[in-house]
Amino acid sequence: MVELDEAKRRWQATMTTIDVEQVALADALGRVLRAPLRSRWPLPVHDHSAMDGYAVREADVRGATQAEPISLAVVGVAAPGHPWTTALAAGQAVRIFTGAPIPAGVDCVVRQEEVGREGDLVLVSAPVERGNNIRRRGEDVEADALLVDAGVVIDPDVVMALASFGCDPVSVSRRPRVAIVTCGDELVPVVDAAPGRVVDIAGPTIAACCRRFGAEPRCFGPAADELDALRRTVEEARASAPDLLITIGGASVGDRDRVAPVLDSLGLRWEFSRVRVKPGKPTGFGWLDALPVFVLPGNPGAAKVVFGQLVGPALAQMQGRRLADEVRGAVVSVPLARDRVRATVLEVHASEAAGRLRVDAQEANSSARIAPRLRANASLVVPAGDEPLPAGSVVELALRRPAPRRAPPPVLAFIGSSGSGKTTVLARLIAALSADLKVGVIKHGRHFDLDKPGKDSDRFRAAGAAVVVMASPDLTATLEQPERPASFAELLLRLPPELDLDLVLVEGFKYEGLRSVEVHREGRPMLCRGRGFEHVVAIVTDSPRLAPPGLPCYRHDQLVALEAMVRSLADEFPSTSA
Ligand SMILES: Nc1nc2c(c(=O)[nH]1)N[C@H]1C(S)=C(S)[C@@H](COP(=O)(O)OP(=O)(O)OC[C@H]3O[C@@H](n4cnc5c(N)ncnc54)[C@H](O)[C@@H]3O)O[C@H]1N2
Ligand code: MOO
Repeated sequence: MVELDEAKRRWQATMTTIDVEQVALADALGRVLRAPLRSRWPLPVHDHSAMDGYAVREADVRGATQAEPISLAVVGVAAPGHPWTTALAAGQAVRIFTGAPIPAGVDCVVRQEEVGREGDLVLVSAPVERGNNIRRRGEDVEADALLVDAGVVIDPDVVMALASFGCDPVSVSRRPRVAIVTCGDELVPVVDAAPGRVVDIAGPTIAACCRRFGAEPRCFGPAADELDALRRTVEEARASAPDLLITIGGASVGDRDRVAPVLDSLGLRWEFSRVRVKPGKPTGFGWLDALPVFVLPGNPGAAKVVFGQLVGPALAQMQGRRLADEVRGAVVSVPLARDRVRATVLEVHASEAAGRLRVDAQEANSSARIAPRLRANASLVVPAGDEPLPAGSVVELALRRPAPRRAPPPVLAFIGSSGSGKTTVLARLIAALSADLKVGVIKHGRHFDLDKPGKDSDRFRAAGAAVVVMASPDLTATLEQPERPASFAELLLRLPPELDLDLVLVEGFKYEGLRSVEVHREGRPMLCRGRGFEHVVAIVTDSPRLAPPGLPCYRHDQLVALEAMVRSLADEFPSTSA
């Protein structure tokens, strides 16, 4: 039995690259490019105009003004494919269209909207910068530059580059032919599906996986669990001249699991015959002469997992294809059950907030079931371990379907001049709300000290660290020295989305236009009476008679009413006003 990584290394070391074929550019989408694309000439190949207008000489129009426009004689027309070949003399202009080569003597183009035209004269009423609206030779692509590497899967952008340099036909990897042999006399084809029948699910599933990796699958079987019959099916599959043979089922230890004996009798040289992974233990790989063979378990979920971990990457390597890095980092928010001895491929639910992925829940890890795989949107490999993978772990996630977005928490600011009682009101509110809500706070300050001078973290910060993260068992803090003051929107992103806050309360930031409660005390200015404070939705004051009519009004000690108001605002306004 080998570890998953070792299994990968074994086929990687021996798998060869398939031959190259030529396909029409029109059919090249999705194929693997085999020759790197180098530019055969610069792009643009000559200086050309970026606009419809007039090609002029900067020196001629330097003194132009609205009051005294300069008139130039229009001596010709330059269009794409139809250049104007006479050099421009002083006092002349050429009518020019987007994409036309720049005539000799011209050093700028002025857009037609910016000039007047009177017969054969063009009137320029402002100076034009040299180089204006001219695309320079080679500014897009230099000559003989490497544009696309071999091994890239051709997408529409690559088609655009191939077309630019006349690459048709294109050198691509031949599609690997894959022969798939399903085993088990209980299996019926999909068309004969009925309750109680065991349908060949894994065959079509693995065929679909092969297609996704650019291969051409062909299914053989189902073969009976009997040595001679199975050998005949394997030989029939082999006779179809595949580049890869896959068997599904009959790979375990049961009396009817006949794949290994049949492959042995045909002379298979095994690289491995068991992998320490869950699901997928009865997985093997070897060679029948020059034909690589993967032996997959019969449970469809297990076969699919093994395909994702081993067979798909092998098909990619066979085609010389660079596998794009499709895994993404994510934080685990619940402990994930795993196997004690085998690395486990888990099916999970991931969600996204503020661009960060979180694993929220785990599906059953049963290789014989299909529903968990439909419900999950991502999978990940966890190493074997005695304990569940703890919450807070960072993992690499392979996302199969889009992760749903979690809504950002509602934001409510408390504004007011100093001495208004703002901090006291907020602290009392937080205490009341935190009984059942997760409250985050963002506080504005002109200057503040979190760390005592001379303490370790202060010394690291003073030494120039861009950020210092401090952690003790009951408190973590991030001290950042931003290159520019962080915007309020950036500060919101500092609140870890994993916390799933119910509400964000803000002290200050009165000019951000946030939904705000003003806290006011007699004798100080009342902000909400002035202009630019229309976002104030309630006021806490000891002089209600001063408050604008209609604005909900509370006294500093009316905490219960205030709390109810904040809760209703939180429900009413699901996000920031930004
Ligand atoms: N005593 C032990 N039993 C089993 C072991 C073990 O180590 N000791 N391993 C288990 C594991 S893990 C797996 S996975 C399965 C795989 O076994 P096989 O590869 O031999 O698969 P089969 O026995 O042929 O079939 C298993 C199961 O899957 C159904 N099946 C088979 N082919 C298909 C198909 N093409 N489409 C849909 N379903 C298919 C088959 O009817 C069985 O129900 O073995 C465990 N047992
Ligand atoms: O390894 Mo099996 O594939 O868990 O069911």
